[in-house]
Amino acid sequence: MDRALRLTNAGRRYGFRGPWVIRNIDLHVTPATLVRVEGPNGSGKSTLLRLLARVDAPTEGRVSGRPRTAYVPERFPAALPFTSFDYLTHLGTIHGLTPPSARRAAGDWLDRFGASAHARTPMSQLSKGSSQKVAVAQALLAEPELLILDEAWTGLDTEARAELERAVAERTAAGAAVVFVDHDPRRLTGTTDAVYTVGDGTLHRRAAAGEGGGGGPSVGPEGPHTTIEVRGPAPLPPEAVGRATVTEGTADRTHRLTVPASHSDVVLRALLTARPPYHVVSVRPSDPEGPR
Ligand SMILES: Nc1ncnc2c1ncn2[C@@H]1O[C@H](COP(=O)(O)OP(=O)(O)OP(=O)(O)O)[C@@H](O)[C@H]1O
Repeated sequence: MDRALRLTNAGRRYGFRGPWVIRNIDLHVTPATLVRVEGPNGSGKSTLLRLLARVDAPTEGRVSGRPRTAYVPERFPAALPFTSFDYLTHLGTIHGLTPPSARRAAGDWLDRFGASAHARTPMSQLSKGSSQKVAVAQALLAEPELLILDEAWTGLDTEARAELERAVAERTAAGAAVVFVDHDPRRLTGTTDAVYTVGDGTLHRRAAAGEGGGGGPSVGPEGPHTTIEVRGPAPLPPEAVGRATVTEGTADRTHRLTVPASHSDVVLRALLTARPPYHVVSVRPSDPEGPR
């Protein structure tokens, strides 16, 4: 069974003979890619994402492929009769986790997003920001093969926004596809593999900043970067090199990698779990004026 999702000549309109919102959409969402969808207000971005998440069906055309999918909708239904922890645990078991694994994943994700203090708070009493953390956690806890994020960063605090960027990098590193809409044009810039614009009812592909062919995740020069210096043998693990915008070998088996900040955790993990593991000499924000 093909696990990559594909839209073939898909179209959606609402109501009986309503105007077509999107039409003639052909899109193949391949594993291990990060895809941005952009377009003016009301152009049909959320409509497209709902088709990709399979929470809505096209009026014409086809959706094929059955990746394990998780979706953060633009508006999360927060007034659910659960506490945050019980809701996440419940969803974890629906996604196939055993009850102990679901409880562990629920606790871990609340912790990662700085929402542990609200674990026992009824969902209906959460602030908008905390409720958004639960919305994001519910999508991440089952390690989906396809993650659909509709303005998922909106309402999150600075730390949680950065954590979500890290979680996205982890998913693509693990081979998942991530499709996102975000009003901030700098979101995940430099690590996006493809950008599609919804306009005039259809989808146009434009070159992503990091696109250069060659397979694997592509990275570009924009956005905050981190410089990681490690000591160990050459060649460096492909997982680390593939995410770097610059790699330099220096004397004494020391290597310097410049990577998008949102990918630094993934690169560090690849280096630390290599056999033998690399010794990390330093990790610091890159000089924005320096070479990339
Ligand atoms: N369930 C629905 N029933 C009727 N019309 C809908 C429905 N959902 C969306 N629409 C209409 O479809 C069009 C596209 O809406 P959609 O939310 O997909 O656009 P969008 O690009 O995500 O917008 P925004 O940037 O404002 O979130 C709009 O005209 C909207 O009113």
